[in-house]
Amino acid sequence: MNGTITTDHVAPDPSGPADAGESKLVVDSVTVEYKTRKGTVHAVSDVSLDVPRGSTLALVGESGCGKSSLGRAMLQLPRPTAGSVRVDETDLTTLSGSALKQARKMIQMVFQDPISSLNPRRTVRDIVAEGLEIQGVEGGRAEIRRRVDAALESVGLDPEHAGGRRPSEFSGGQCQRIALARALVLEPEVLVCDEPVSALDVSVQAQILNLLEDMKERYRLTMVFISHDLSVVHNIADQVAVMYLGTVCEVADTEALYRAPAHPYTMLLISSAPTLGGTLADTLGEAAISATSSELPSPLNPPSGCRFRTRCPRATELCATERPQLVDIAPGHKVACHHPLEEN
Ligand SMILES: Nc1ncnc2c1ncn2[C@@H]1O[C@H](COP(=O)(O)OP(=O)(O)OP(=O)(O)O)[C@@H](O)[C@H]1O
Repeated sequence: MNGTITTDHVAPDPSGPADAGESKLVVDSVTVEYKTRKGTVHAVSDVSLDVPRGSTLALVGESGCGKSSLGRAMLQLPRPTAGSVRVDETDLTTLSGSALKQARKMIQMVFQDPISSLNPRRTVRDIVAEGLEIQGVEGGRAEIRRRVDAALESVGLDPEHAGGRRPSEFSGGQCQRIALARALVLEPEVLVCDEPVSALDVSVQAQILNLLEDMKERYRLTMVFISHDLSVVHNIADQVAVMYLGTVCEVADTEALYRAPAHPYTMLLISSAPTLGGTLADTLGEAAISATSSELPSPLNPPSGCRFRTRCPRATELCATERPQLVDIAPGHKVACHHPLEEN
């Protein structure tokens, strides 16, 4: 297997260079709630994000903080409880039926567990073709076959060898390549990757991350990369949004976030992120902090004010009464904290 890219099926973005800087994906005041027998789960609460065309935004935070719920809400899977999601000028939250089906081509998702995300009874070609069949393609079956084979080649799979086989005959890394081909065959402009490497062996993770990078550059994809691991997103994200219990507590360009985190929770995450050369906290020296409690409050009943206050060593009364807003502290750097850390 190799990562050679041979496809020509995805049209280049006609609207200009990848670094044009205008918004491609805008998430505006999105809330996701689940009604359960125990009460309402506040999975995502009033989150706004802006992802420039051709860039990668990483969404990071502990398990259960709402990353997947937010990622799925971007695709209307399901539609968020409140708020809007726009790709260019198209507000996906106002669409339904065939209009939503058509618009879904623009935004695709790759899931964490590649093996269970693929239908075990279908062949690889059928799996990759499914989206095209739902959408309908001019040129019929021959064109679908051509595009499916090109997509498989683009992710480093030989269509003749792989096309007729079933997912169980492939490794986790190869299944993630199939899942990526299934997303790319629709020529999306935005790709949401939900923990795309965390179920894979460490040795395979780098290959899939490199492949994602190749695909992103080649097709000028705008990417949302969901991960619980700050050390994974370090090299691939342009911007990082840190989530805690359904809210975004800090968003910054990657370099600024790692060099000078302003939210105590971001500092806590960085302090505990394993990297190749020790911990990122080493580079931050004594500024690293520890949480006052390791217990994550329940999203059924999140704390008043700042949701991190029950674990925050800097919390005051103000934090219990007033929810901190996400405000600019430097160009491209926003934090939601009443007592942010000073730049060190
Ligand atoms: N369909 C659902 N019904 C009820 N609660 C849900 C549902 N999906 C997610 N949740 C809850 O919503 C909260 C956010 O979950 P979500 O999966 O979005 O977080 P996450 O940060 O992606 O976590 P993980 O990395 O573990 O998937 C969690 O408390 C979770 O248990």
